[in-house]
Amino acid sequence: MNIDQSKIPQATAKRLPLYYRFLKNLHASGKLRVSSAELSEAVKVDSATIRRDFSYFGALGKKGYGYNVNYLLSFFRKTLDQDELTAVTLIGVGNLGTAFLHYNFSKNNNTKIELAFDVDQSKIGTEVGGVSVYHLDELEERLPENVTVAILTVPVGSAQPITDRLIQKGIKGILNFTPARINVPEHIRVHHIDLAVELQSLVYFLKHYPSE
Ligand SMILES: NC(=O)c1ccc[n+]([C@@H]2O[C@H](COP(=O)([O-])OP(=O)(O)OC[C@H]3O[C@@H](n4cnc5c(N)ncnc54)[C@H](O)[C@@H]3O)[C@@H](O)[C@H]2O)c1
Repeated sequence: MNIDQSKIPQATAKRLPLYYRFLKNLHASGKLRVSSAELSEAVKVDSATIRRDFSYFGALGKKGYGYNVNYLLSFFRKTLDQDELTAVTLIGVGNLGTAFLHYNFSKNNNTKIELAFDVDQSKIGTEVGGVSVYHLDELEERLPENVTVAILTVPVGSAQPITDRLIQKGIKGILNFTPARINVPEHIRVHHIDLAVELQSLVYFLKHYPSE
């Protein structure tokens, strides 16, 4: 089935990796089908939302049968480009950056941090989690063309100038962990992850919706 991916709402698209990870585990354990209730329990998304999400890509669950795991998996693989490796760079090998380099996301899907940049001389020329660290001055020269995504874990003040340079070099997506609200042209995608806001929001929900 051919699906126009631009028709999939962004909120749905954001949940796809979550579904994908769970379905891969199901597949590995030999399960052929799954109900929206089972999925809901596992990924903590309500089953009505799951049914709506899945209907966008033509997966219509059958009553008493559920969803075909293989069909869903092949769809997710195509949609999330899991067969292609997405090369990532990380800027700022400090506390947070070092943790990401050690984690490197290859266990979950086909994204990999290929190289990292910093300005601290004690880190330049080292490898962290198997990833080489270069000086930021060498960004233009070192960043390969196939690297399309950057993770920003630098101090807040450096975020915008580094972003501008990354975009000049052809980066298309930025995962921004700094508190800076960076400005980018329309064709660049920024996902901003503010852990303090996430924590505050969790505390807010616990206070105001304690029974949910
Ligand atoms: N540590 C956390 O738990 C945490 C949580 C949420 C957000 N953040 C945000 O993430 C960012 C990084 O935090 P951290 O705790 O890892 O800080 P850190 O000080 O440990 O690391 C920052 C790293 O960036 C490098 N750096 C400084 N200027 C640079 C530049 N111009 N180019 C390249 N590298 C440069 C430093 O040498 C250092 O290695 C900060 O903006 C912080 O607000 C951190």
